[in-house]
Amino acid sequence: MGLIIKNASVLNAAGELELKTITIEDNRITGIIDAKSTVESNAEVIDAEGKLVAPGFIDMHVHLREPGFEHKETIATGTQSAAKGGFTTIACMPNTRPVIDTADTVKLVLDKAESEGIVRVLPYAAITKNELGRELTDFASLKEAGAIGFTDDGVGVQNAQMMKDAMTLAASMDMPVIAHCEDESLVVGAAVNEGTFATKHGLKGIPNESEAIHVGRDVLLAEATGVHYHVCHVSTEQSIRLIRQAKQFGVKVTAEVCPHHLLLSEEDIPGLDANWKMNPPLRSPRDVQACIEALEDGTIDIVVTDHAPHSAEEKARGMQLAPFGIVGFETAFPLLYTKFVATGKWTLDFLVKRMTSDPARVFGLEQGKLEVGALADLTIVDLETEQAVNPETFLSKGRNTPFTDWNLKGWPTATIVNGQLVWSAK
Ligand SMILES: NC(=O)N[C@@H](CC(=O)O)C(=O)O
Ligand SMILES: [Zn+2]
Ligand SMILES: [Zn+2]
Repeated sequence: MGLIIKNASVLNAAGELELKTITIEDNRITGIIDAKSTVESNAEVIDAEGKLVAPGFIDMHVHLREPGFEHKETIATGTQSAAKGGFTTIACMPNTRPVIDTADTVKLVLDKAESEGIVRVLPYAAITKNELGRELTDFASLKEAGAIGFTDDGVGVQNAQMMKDAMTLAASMDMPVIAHCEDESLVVGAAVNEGTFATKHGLKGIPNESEAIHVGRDVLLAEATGVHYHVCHVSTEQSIRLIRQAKQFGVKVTAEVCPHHLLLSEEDIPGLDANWKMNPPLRSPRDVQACIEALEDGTIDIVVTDHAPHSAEEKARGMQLAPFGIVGFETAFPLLYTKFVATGKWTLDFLVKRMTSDPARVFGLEQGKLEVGALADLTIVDLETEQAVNPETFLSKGRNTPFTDWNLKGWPTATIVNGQLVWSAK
């Protein structure tokens, strides 16, 4: 049968848009030809007139909540939400219940993703059993089962020797260690950034050092062990300084940043509304600027959402008691497109690369390319139509976003995974 995408605006090697016809057979791109040439075929045709066709977006940091927290999200709803956001490959975190810390749980997630998911799901496995920081998991069997890396996301690995052992073992099997950087002794009882908002509301704050101390420790351990070390959700200028220096010294360190840490600071938080509560917290405007510059100069490699759905009831517990986290799939591209590309700060090519070929490069994935022979994972995006963020329309079970009512452009309209249309706006 096959699939043909007509009138596709495609980014070329020079980062400019060109009008093409894309042909797909089975799960591969078979042709990217001049839009004027005619193709004889009985294939299904999608007309992408006026729209961007990009490699499917890749999100290397997401929470699907299954198994164990199905009231927040499931693999079915999470992958639907991802598809609606234009994501075709997502890497899910192991802080589920049970934690993804055994081969059986890795397989369970992969099986569910296969039967109920609509985009590709790559599972991470935990560094320590139950993410308790006490005992390493069985890295070999987790890799064998299909885990793509090790992380205790949700918490930091507090013990340096434990982290060093994890890195030594991961390096020996050519696997990355992905770190949620947080020193627990510095954040007891804290819910928001240590700064203006915390002071105003009499809340205990999360200091920048709680993140950067782990980054500093871990780049030294990465240097000593030779592991590929990837820093989760970077939010502070101090962490960035340490990553930048480590990269200069040839340490195999990579890093990610979330849209909210590029777009919001603690000064934007309207009040004690837990839809503005996430970990790491919204920092100072100075940190936001440092994150933007670090992504621009390559110190930070990729954009991830850290899609972290929670129920309305959980989020209603208030700033101090509600769980940390906001949803991200369905707003990520429109937010960054509207605020950085449409304003002329970044090129479209720059943003697309940070969400496609760069995550693929960092994690050694075959995805992230739009070329003949590549996997047919594609995202079609309307760059013109403005629409307000309405959480009621999310396919995610989570409605916890600080971006409600933001007027944005750059909305995905169709998502193709493995040559199949898995989601479309109509
Ligand atoms: N980012 C968050 O605020 N929350 C994440 C955990 C995490 O990413 O550390 C979650 O699982 O809810
Ligand atoms: Zn985290
Ligand atoms: Zn996370």
